[in-house]
Amino acid sequence: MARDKLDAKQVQEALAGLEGWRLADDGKAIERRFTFSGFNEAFGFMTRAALAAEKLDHHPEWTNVYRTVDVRLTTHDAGGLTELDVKLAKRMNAFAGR
Ligand SMILES: C[C@H](O)[C@H](O)[C@H]1CNC2=NC(N)=NC(=O)C2=N1
Repeated sequence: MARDKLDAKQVQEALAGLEGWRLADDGKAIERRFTFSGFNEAFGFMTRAALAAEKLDHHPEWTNVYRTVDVRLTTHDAGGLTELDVKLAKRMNAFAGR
């Protein structure tokens, strides 16, 4: 099930396919900083990611300062990482073009 918590091995395997993301909070979350050419590009990324999050019913914890967006993903209901975090991270990488 999408909201089943991933075990350590599954997390390592998922991270291998997630360029730029790193483990955080003792493996309970993944994080990445995205840097864009300007604020409009950063906000455009956030807009697309927000629509994807709504579609997945799975939402990021993120901060935006001018052209950077810092993202933290975890599944609150599971108290750790699930397939949904991996899926959203992959979509974010695609929106950012990397
Ligand atoms: C009821 C619950 O809030 C919803 O199922 C969704 C909303 N978005 C969510 N986002 C994240 N990151 N974790 C959740 O557990 C989660 N739950």
